Amino acid sequence: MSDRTVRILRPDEQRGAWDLFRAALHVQPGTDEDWDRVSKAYEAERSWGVFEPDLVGTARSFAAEMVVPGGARLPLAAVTGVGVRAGRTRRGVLSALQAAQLADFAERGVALSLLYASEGAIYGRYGYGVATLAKRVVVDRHRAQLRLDVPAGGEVTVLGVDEAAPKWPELYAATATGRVGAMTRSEVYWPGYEASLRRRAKLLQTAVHRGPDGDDGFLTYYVEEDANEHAKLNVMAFHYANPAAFAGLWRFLLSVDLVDEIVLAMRPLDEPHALLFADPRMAKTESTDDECWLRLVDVRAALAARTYGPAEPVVLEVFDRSLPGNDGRYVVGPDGASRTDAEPALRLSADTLAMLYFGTWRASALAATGRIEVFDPAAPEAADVLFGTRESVWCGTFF
Ligand SMILES: CC(=O)SCCNC(=O)CCNC(=O)[C@H](O)C(C)(C)COP(=O)(O)OP(=O)(O)OC[C@H]1O[C@@H](n2cnc3c(N)ncnc32)[C@H](O)[C@@H]1OP(=O)(O)O
Repeated sequence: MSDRTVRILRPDEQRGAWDLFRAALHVQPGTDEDWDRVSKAYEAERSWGVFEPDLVGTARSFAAEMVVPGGARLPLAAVTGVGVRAGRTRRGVLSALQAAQLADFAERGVALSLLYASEGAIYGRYGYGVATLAKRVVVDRHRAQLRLDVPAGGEVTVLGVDEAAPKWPELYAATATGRVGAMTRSEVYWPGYEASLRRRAKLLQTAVHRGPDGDDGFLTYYVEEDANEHAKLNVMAFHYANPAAFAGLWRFLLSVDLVDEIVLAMRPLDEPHALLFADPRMAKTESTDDECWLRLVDVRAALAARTYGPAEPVVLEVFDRSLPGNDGRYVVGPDGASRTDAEPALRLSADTLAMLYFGTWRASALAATGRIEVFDPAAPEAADVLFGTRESVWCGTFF
């Protein structure tokens, strides 16, 4: 389209972009009070608009770091606020935004980008793949009994949102950033997070767990009743630095009065809720869904930064339609990863590489379903071991 312009939004255009995004999600325009908080997340030079000549589409990102297998932290762009005005969809507006945003990330030296997708069919074409999964867990509070050998845990103190919100950044940094897949949350993240929780809950509470070395876990929650007076306690955040804090916070959850059911959304697949209860069926996994969509913006840097399991090295041939600078061959082995000219054993696209990167999907499963082309029949099994991780990779930061 000839009269289309894709550019960074001016500060006075950002609120309109926010409203456009909300309208794309069928949500009414935000209040001035919400915008006061959310506007802090609109970082200069990271919010894009498509104009025809009025604003028809938008996307933004903010900077963070992400822990990759082995513990290194890579620069990450967290992509959010993607929306195209109704009536102007399916004309390439998102594709134009993606092209501009990805080129900008590459120029900034960002290694990874990450998003939560509203629908599963949108982002694969731009090199994003489902890289982490999460489960929804529901516990019947009246019937669930902790096993006698579950750790006792420490003291739990409950704070209201005004008192708790200023403490969240420190609590998060102390309890949540060690896990593979975790991302840092800078000061631009918190105001929007707070605004979204305040919007959702009438009474938002934060329970802080204190162990022998100080605060080592916290969760935020609210309780809502349905039309049948069935009360659900919804856990919005749940982070802990050790098993005693995990157990202590669960003891607290079970002790909250006037609650029928405890619901935890988006939890790590290997989090052992069922093992806490005398009857493990008390913790029901209601669903497993994609959590984060990852994109390796700089394939060489991303592959080189993580560690690998003990197996024969494998040569991958990567093709990347959106960032062709990533095209090429990479040898991946227990000693690291680098570019190579050697013959490839496996050939895969950028989105499939993103699915493989955290070990959430096995190379042999990706090959069996046609996502990886196999030249060496021994390579998928070797890649299973190389990319496998000890624990389920989980991000836990919704944006
Ligand atoms: C990270 C986040 O913020 S997630 C939130 C994303 N936003 C939303 O879901 C809000 C509602 N939806 C929208 O605003 C828009 O429909 C968007 C952003 C999803 C897509 O924008 P569009 O401008 O319509 O996308 P565009 O025209 O560039 O489409 C590019 C391709 O993706 C396909 N596509 C786009 N959206 C979808 C979809 N929802 N489902 C399936 N395919 C899709 C198009 O068909 C097209 O395919 P092609 O290249 O084979 O022709």
